Amino acid sequence: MSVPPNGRSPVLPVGRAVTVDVAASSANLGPGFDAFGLALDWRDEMTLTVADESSFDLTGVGADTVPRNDDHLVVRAARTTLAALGAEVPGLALRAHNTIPHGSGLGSSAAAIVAGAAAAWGLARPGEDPDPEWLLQQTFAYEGHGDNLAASIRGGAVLAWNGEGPRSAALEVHPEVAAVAYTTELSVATKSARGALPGTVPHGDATMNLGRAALLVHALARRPDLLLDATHDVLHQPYRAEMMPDSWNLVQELRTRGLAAFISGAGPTVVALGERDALVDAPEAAGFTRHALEIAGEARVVSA
Ligand SMILES: Nc1ncnc2c1ncn2[C@@H]1O[C@H](COP(=O)(O)OP(=O)(O)O)[C@@H](O)[C@H]1O
Ligand SMILES: N[C@@H](CCOP(=O)(O)O)C(=O)O
Repeated sequence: MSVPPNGRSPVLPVGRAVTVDVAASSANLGPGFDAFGLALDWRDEMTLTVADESSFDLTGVGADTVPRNDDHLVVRAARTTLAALGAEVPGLALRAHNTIPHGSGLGSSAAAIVAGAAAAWGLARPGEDPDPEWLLQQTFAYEGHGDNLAASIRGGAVLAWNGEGPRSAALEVHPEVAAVAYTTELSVATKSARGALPGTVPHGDATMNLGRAALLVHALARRPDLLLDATHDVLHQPYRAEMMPDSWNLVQELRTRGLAAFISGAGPTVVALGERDALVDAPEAAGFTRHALEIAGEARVVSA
């Protein structure tokens, strides 16, 4: 994980600011548990300014619930990343407008962590493009979900894996592929959804998911018509179904109609992928709000 030093003074000037916007992400995409991630064009935007004292100006999702102190996820990630880059600040003023729902399976925590780390990079290395693999390694300590983190960092579709550390690679996505997300008021903490998973799985189930995950790489890039088969999963969604029965029923209903639907991340949002024209027929669902979404690009960092 080598990026520092850049030879400049470690103390950043008060008033230096960056604006970042970071996309939501859908992890797993059916069979690729903890491996596949897809950035969806639903963004949180924030400005981080070097200041004499810390302050918080928060609007949108979570404004009344997230901490307004150094425990705030964006600020924590920013501070750790600044330290890793050898930069020092007296305080940080955060202005954020959040739209990504929390605890919905759309990677809000990963987006917040990536936003903090990317903003820190922008403050410490103005004008330099962030190194995506360094950012992944830096943010992985906060949330061990490389699938969400890499998608928010790189944009598009990604594969994440662990070697000697967290790694990721960008995947090709067919230009006609888009998504529909069905959100619900229910909130499920990722930690509890992970607790619902068994310690071991049958060999046949593992074999099934392996084949479908491999097919998914091809279906995403070249054959969107194969996405329904390619998003079939038996390794995690059935075990989590009890925690989100309405979402699981919706997945079945959409799949019966031929739509490549799955639980997004740890749920309870449901996402269906497909060719843009085919998704126009994705039905409304009682108890859910339907959102047509494009695949998003990388985390953007702009000096303010
Ligand atoms: N923009 C944000 N700013 C501060 N904290 C955030 C932000 N987004 C998410 N979080 C924190 O992450 C939590 C949700 O994380 P998690 O349960 O992993 O669900 P998700 O699937 O949305 O990532 C929120 O309750 C909040 O504490
Ligand atoms: N692979 C993880 C992804 C969690 O995603 P989130 O958006 O629900 O935080 C899992 O399925 O647990």
